[in-house]
Amino acid sequence: MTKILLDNDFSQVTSITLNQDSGEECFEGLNISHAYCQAKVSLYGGQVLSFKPADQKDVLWLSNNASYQMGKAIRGGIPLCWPWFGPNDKQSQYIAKNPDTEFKAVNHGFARQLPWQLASIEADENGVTLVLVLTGKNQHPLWPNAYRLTQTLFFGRSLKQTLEMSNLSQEDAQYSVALHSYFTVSNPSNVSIDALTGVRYNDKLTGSSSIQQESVSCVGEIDREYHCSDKMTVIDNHWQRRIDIVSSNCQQWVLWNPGTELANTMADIHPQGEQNYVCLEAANTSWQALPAGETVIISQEINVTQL
Ligand SMILES: O=P(O)(O)OC[C@H]1O[C@H](O)[C@H](O)[C@@H](O)[C@@H]1O
Repeated sequence: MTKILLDNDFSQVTSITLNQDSGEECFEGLNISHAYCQAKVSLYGGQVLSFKPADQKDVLWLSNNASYQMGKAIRGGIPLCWPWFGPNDKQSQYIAKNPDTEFKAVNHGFARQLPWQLASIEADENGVTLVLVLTGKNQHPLWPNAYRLTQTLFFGRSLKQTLEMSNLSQEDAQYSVALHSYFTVSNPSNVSIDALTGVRYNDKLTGSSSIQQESVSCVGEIDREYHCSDKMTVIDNHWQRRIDIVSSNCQQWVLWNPGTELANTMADIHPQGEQNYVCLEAANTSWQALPAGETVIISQEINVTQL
């Protein structure tokens, strides 16, 4: 069922059901249409699923086999990894102190697996701005603090994404985070990301740390945290387009693709789907302070141009 939420001279925003025919739980989404772009957002996860500037292919990859189920993350778009990135390394310590508790720290935290609220929609000649909010407390034994996340999404010629993380509790907290963008590419073998050359990285597959000597290859399985916050440019030499990504208040870029062997074991990646994206994630991969009563903001802006 669709419902028009905004219809003015510049834009139309409709509420849609994301996975009507799947037989799974139905999730509410938003369809955004503006002279400069088309976009789609899932309220579950507060997740951008699609951003297609006028006359461009979609900037974001979304799996045809993505799962739309509570307790699972949607594969593709820009999942928000929060309040931790990756597996939570505080879990074993917690269990050692509390041997009777049974829980699992889901990979990449809980924000991508909860329904967000739409707080506002505005549109003008430059684009559409959505504000999405997620609040909670005692959400997880490893992150009991009361919190509010405010995500502001601007869809225009570019996509601007801002995440405000507020600790509403009396206790200091720590967070890690990633804006886990799946960028659509013609094939990882056609991609170059020269800004990573010369940057120190941790290779999560080997556990080693090194400096990127030559131009990085995105072919095959790759999972690295690059320690830099410079502007990134993903060049697709076949599609002749560049994706520029500028982040703020993020100390790393994470580069990930599972490669074919691993992707074939992942039910929510359609066959050969891993051949059509690279993830380049604006992130803070190690614990950062989020003091009681304070708000920390990170952001990224994504721009696409034809070469
Ligand atoms: O499967 P997910 O939980 O969505 O994680 C997908 C990937 O996300 C990041 O890029 C991590 O660096 C990878 O280690 C992880 O495999």
